[in-house]
Amino acid sequence: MKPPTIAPDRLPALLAAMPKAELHMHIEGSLEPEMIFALAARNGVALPYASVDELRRAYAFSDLQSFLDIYYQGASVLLKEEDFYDMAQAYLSRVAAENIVHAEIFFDPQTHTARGVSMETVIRGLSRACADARARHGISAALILCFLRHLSEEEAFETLEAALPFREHFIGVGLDSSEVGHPPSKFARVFARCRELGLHIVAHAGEEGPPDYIWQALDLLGAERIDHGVQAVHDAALMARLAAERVPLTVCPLSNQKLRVFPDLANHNLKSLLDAGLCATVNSDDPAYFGGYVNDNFRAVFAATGMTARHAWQLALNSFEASFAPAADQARWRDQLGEAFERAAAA
Ligand SMILES: Nc1ncnc2[nH]cnc12
Ligand SMILES: [Zn+2]
Repeated sequence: MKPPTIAPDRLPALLAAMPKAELHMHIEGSLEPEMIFALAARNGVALPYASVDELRRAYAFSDLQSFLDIYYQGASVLLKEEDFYDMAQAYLSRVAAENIVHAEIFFDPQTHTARGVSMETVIRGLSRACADARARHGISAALILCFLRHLSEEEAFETLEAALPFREHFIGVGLDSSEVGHPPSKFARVFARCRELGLHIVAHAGEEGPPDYIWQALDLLGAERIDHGVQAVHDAALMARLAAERVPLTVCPLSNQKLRVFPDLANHNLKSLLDAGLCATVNSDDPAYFGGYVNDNFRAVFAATGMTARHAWQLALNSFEASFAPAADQARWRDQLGEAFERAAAA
């Protein structure tokens, strides 16, 4: 199906109104400064910031590591099952109102187990929020457990073991945290075990790291999706493979801007990735830290790069195709997308 013609002045409203899936967001990155302070007070955790404003002013990042240092500090207020529930509930109710129909949510258990929080506390809180969001808002949500790549493969194995009693609560595994110096090859054996267990496989690669890390994620980890992947444009053979195999890239424009992966959004390569036939999608990564949720990402990158309604159509379709959701759900969302475009064309 081809999208109906949309007047350019209708495009911003359509970007917000169209159904879409979010496939790359870290739930700990949805902790707004206000919630960090509220949870710190509730749990008696001391913060090195005097106020919400002072914390927000610290969100000036020069690269991925400068962000991660603050992000892990923010997560230190999460202690009880209720905290994990409240965080995920806040994210899901917010994005349901942004017409996200499906979310695949990353979580970083090692950030919490290292502080003495049990795997059960983390997973039960998040999973209950996902179930409640489906009942309350009609949004489907699933969890993806991420291994921290700055830690060892042995620690990743221990994390997997600790999570297996809760296997039915997560659909896959990913790889995140400090990329450069921690190639996918470091985790080949633990991902082989995850594949044996029937888990879906994704990995951050080519955010700041080289195209070789994307090859490794595909060939050594068996990644079904690449998170970020924007450095692929520097390798023509890799671009050809990603296009031919329709390996999805979960791109995060505002994150890339804030972490200075691109000098500004006008120079972001999302449009080139789409025009080269790649299955790129738009996502928020860590919305509380990078200046916006999914609709903010769509609005900003469209305004800066001059993409059109045809790109919006493709991005929404890609988000469904790239998801791990059942084919029947994807077909329903495609129908809803067609209806949203028809309404925008008639307006
Ligand atoms: N953008 C990102 N890259 C790697 N690890 C992350 N953890 C949270 N956000 C991340
Ligand atoms: Zn990420």
